[in-house]
Amino acid sequence: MIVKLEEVGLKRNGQWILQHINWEIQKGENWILYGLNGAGKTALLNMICAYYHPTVGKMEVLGKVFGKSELGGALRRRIGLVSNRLQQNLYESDSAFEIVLSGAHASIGLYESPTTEIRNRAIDIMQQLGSLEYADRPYNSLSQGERQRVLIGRALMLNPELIILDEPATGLDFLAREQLLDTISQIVSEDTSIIYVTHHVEEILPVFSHSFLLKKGEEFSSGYTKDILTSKNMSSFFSLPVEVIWKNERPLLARKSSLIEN
Ligand SMILES: Nc1ncnc2c1ncn2[C@@H]1O[C@H](COP(=O)(O)OP(=O)(O)OP(=O)(O)O)[C@@H](O)[C@H]1O
Repeated sequence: MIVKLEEVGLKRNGQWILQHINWEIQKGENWILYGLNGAGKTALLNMICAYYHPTVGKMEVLGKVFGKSELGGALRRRIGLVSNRLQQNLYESDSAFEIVLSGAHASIGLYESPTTEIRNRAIDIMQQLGSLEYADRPYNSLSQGERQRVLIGRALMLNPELIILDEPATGLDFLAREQLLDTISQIVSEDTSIIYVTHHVEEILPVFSHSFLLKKGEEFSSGYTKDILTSKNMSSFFSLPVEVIWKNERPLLARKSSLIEN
């Protein structure tokens, strides 16, 4: 079991941010975490990465039971987190290659000289992600799509059992988004589970067989993406009539025309 949450709730500053969360992720499953702004996605990710502890409920991540085992750093070394929030902590003048390398230490920046083995691993990863051509460029000179590839490369350095992609396509144009999604489908493997966080259904690739819908801090529905991403369920989720159109195994969301007439 990669993630197991049972009736988990999180209270911050006297307010319930998350409540009644039940979620199980099995090894090799790839999940979408979908929710609107303020739904609690970041709070949920922070709990999975052991930055926050649940106020109520039972929680287990990568076999570690919260409250029983020593968590934090050791657990986070097994999770590859790709988040725009992370960018704020990077030395942006470092080269793309150095940033990928720094993933081997699960730290920001490089304090020890990396072994040849680690350097070779970084090169292999960058090649796989198509980012080798800009390996020597400073991170802050890269486009948003290139930066995301570098952050994914960094997250892959420690062979994570769980990869969390927190809104990786934010700020990307259509072409850059699709290129990034192609890259993401390349990193899918049976040995790893991915959680892809988004507020855009258009980003949901067929490899994301499961989806968890979060609404106002509570689980709205979860299960197979095909069962969750239906016009009926999504209309109920938005409290607005919408149509989910499946095209080439990918969903698109459209407002029902009747709404415009109203
Ligand atoms: N430390 C805190 N104290 C009080 N409220 C908080 C705290 N952290 C988050 N919240 C509130 O909890 C709710 C969920 O926030 P969260 O950032 O997890 O949402 P999100 O789904 O990630 O949103 P977005 O898509 O906009 O990033 C928000 O209303 C937020 O203001």
